[in-house]
Amino acid sequence: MIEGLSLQVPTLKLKNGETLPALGLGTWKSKPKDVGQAIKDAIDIGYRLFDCAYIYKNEKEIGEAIREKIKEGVIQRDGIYIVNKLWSTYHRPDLVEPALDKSLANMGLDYIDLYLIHWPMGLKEDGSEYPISKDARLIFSNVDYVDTWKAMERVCKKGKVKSIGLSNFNRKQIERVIKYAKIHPVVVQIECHPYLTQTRMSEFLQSKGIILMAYSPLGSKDRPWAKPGDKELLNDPKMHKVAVKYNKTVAQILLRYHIQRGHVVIPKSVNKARLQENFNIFDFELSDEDMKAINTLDCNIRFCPYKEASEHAYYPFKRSDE
Ligand SMILES: NC(=O)C1=CN([C@@H]2O[C@H](COP(=O)(O)OP(=O)(O)OC[C@H]3O[C@@H](n4cnc5c(N)ncnc54)[C@H](OP(=O)(O)O)[C@@H]3O)[C@@H](O)[C@H]2O)C=CC1
Ligand SMILES: O=C1CO[C@H](CO)[C@@H](O)[C@@H]1O
Repeated sequence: MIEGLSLQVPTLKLKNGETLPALGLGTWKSKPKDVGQAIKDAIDIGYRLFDCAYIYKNEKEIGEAIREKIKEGVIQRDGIYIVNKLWSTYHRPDLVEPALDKSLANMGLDYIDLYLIHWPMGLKEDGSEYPISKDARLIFSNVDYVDTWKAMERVCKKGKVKSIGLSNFNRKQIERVIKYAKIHPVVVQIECHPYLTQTRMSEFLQSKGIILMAYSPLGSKDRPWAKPGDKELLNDPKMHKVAVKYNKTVAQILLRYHIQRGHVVIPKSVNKARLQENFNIFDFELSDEDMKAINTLDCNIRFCPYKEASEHAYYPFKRSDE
């Protein structure tokens, strides 16, 4: 999979010829007041891929920090890779381009490298981001994600995004998009870590020439719905044992695990020391035996199940569809 050791971030080639770094920075839950500094620190450390989304409500601050670093001459626009995601209230085909335009304006950019449909389920277009009924339920829309995909293809053809992909889609849904696609999805972003190894999905995506981008790789301990007593990847005793063996931290093992599986991995941090720690994963290699041992931790735990939308016809995580 990876040949030899290199202290550089490896790059992966997409089906459409574009390349992207195998390690990037997540930005969900990064507060607007913190995210600018985190982006600047990350760029100084060497991060070049940034995973963003309209719904994270911090696009403006991320864009400002990136433009500042471009102005300083530290990076150029074509030397960084920006991922962004279409939110569920903009699935109606006529809303896709305006939604993208809004993200571009928020970030102060004229193109996005990779634009993903954030979830397969649409939500009612009522001007809010989480439309809620009087009985406190999410209000769904029935827009077919294939129609949304066709609108994604149109913005790609216009050059406003270089590549398009999916997030949180299950295998059947991905196959259905591929069946109707004129522009093939090049990346699928899903939750993936040793408690949810996604072994079959990873193999399926590889067979289709699609890159798996792994989210919540450290167990997303700052997710708003975390409860005391929830299992914590970073405190897993077996992971701790592997970390001691390699003289690395558990976080570094959790990230290296994806590099060796040929995934892109996008840990989130707003702390400079942890940004640096998460970047220092290119000077060692996990043995096949340890990779296998890590895979035995698989227990189907999802840190981001989005259960509020589980009644939607396109909810992706019904056991029978995966
Ligand atoms: N497409 C989708 O639906 C989703 C996409 N994502 C994307 O994936 C990214 C990463 O996933 P996310 O859910 O944020 O969670 P992560 O698994 O990346 O974990 C983030 C948490 O780990 C902490 N952390 C970071 N580095 C270390 C370290 N070395 N040691 C100990 N703790 C550490 C962070 O704190 P601190 O910041 O203080 O360092 C934060 O609390 C998101 O930010 C987002 O960009 C995530 C969920 C859903
Ligand atoms: O990326 C994400 C982070 O959190 C959101 C919830 O507010 C999720 O919908 C989404 O998957």
